[in-house]
Amino acid sequence: MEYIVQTENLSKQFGKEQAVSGLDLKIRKGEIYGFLGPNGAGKTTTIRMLLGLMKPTSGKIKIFQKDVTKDRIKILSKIGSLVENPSYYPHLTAYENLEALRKILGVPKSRIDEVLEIVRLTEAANKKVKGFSLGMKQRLGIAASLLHNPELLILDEPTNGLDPSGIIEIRNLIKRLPSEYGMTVVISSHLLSEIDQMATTVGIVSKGKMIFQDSIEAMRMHAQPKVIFKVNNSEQAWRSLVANGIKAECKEGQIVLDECSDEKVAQIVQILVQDGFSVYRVEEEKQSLEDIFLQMTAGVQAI
Ligand SMILES: Nc1ncnc2c1ncn2[C@@H]1O[C@H](COP(=O)(O)OP(=O)(O)OP(=O)(O)O)[C@@H](O)[C@H]1O
Repeated sequence: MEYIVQTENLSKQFGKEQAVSGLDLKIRKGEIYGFLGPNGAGKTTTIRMLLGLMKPTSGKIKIFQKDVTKDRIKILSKIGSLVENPSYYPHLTAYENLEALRKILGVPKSRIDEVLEIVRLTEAANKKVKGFSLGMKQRLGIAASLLHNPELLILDEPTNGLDPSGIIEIRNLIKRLPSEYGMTVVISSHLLSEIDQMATTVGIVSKGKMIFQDSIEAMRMHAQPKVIFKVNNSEQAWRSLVANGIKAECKEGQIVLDECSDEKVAQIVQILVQDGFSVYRVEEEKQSLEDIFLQMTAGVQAI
């Protein structure tokens, strides 16, 4: 399998603190890789190491199948990135800001119109950046990172601070990049809900360690459905089940079981009816992806 980004045992220590610990990132071409983890998990530190902005304490990084310590300049010339809030000249227009950067990069002038079109800022091209919304500023930042037509785009929390419509704008933009421009995108976030509709693969880090790395579908498979029993007199009904050796919880007037086969459901209903309770409903409740993410990062155990 060819990986665009591959790290081996990547680690970073700050004094006594292990910010990144033995990370094996595997990112394939054309993917939208959601790099997820709570605040302080080590995402920014990892991204900084990928971009050569920080030296790893140990471990290897290969990007485009090449060792970053050997081909640094060549590798970086094919990466676009947005780390932290981009800075602009507020009194200049979007076009003028991009023009200033274009001159440094030495790319053709036509590229400015192309990137403005990609991020849907063509109509705002001649407006001063100081009047831009946060979402527009983020899109301009992405436009700037696309100027040199990179093969790999790395975005560190690009939706941070955006309102829901700003998040949707960024999501729609990122979703188009692999299919329309053949790019591979790495996007970090501390909220799964922000990226679950665009990432094809997720890597979840917690306390510097990778605890899950696979497709979103594979992550959904970890969802354990709960079975909920709605009965009369739930507290007493729950005691009756516990007395019969059934492990269950009584929450908000309902009896909740984490794992429950059909046979067990039948057994529980039988016990409840025998003991004189009325069973109104038996429902299955699927865990949301966000619940799974929170569960994974709370436990900090690899699965
Ligand atoms: N330059 C530094 N010096 C010392 N400690 C640092 C430095 N940079 C990061 N850390 C520490 O390393 C840990 C990981 O931080 P990092 O910023 O990589 O996490 P993160 O997942 O990106 O979180 P956030 O979403 O809050 O940025 C944190 O405990 C942080 O305090």
